[in-house]
Amino acid sequence: MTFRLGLTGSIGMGKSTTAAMFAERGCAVWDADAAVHRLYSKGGAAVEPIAAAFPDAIEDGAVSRARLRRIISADPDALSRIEAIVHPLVRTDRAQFAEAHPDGIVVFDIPLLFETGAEAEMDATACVSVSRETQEARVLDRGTMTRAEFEAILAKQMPNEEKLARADYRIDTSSLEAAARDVQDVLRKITGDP
Ligand SMILES: CC(C)(COP(=O)(O)OP(=O)(O)OC[C@H]1O[C@@H](n2cnc3c(N)ncnc32)[C@H](O)[C@@H]1O)[C@@H](O)C(=O)NCCC(=O)NCCS
Ligand SMILES: Nc1ncnc2c1ncn2[C@@H]1O[C@H](COP(=O)(O)OP(=O)(O)OP(=O)(O)O)[C@@H](O)[C@H]1O
Repeated sequence: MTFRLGLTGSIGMGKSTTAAMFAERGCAVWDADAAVHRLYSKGGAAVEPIAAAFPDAIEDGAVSRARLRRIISADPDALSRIEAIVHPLVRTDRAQFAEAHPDGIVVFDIPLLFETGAEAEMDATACVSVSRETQEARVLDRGTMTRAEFEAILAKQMPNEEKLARADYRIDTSSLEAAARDVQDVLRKITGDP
């Protein structure tokens, strides 16, 4: 038997950290952002189509995320055009992973789970959540994005309250202990263990 759990949450809310907790507890985990990294790397399936649409985005035969961020900041339509190229490739990658993992609880870490309709492929969904202040501090502390870039990504995402309302489970990521407790709770509910 397989159970597909879609894991989502807004930027910097703790998806990757929470996904690692599911992996530690024996779940197979597929990560949409990691799939995009593979697609953007040298020889990856997104390099050619991105190069055709945005020649400036290519550096050393790979898609440069720093360059893409700059392109997106300068051109309001760019992200939608990138998505139109990348999302079908990501879907294929996800389908291949699902086929290769026909048993157990499989977690799909997908930032745009509800926005892209990937939710329909899941047996249940979980959303990570923390306060807006903590979210912003965590993202800016990483030092990879400016506040403007953070705001632009945030504006593209479904508001967190809406995601939480749609999700079957909520995972509090205000601390590692709180998240671990919620992860355990979700697994108990899925397996039906007391
Ligand atoms: C915008 C890009 C260049 C930023 O790259 P960078 O390495 O700085 O950040 P990273 O990829 O880790 O993304 C950080 C977070 O931004 C959010 N995010 C990324 N892409 C999108 C998007 N298209 N819409 C809304 N939020 C997004 C997610 O929460 C993600 O976890 C990159 O995310 C990208 O190319 N996105 C387009 C592809 C896409 O839609 N990816 C989302 C997963 S399918
Ligand atoms: N439960 C938690 N307790 C304390 N800190 C956390 C927790 N979860 C995540 N963090 C911290 O918050 C930051 C963002 O976490 P993470 O990378 O897991 O988020 P994400 O949702 O995957 O981010 P993105 O959407 O940008 O890919 C990291 O610095 C991480 O250490």
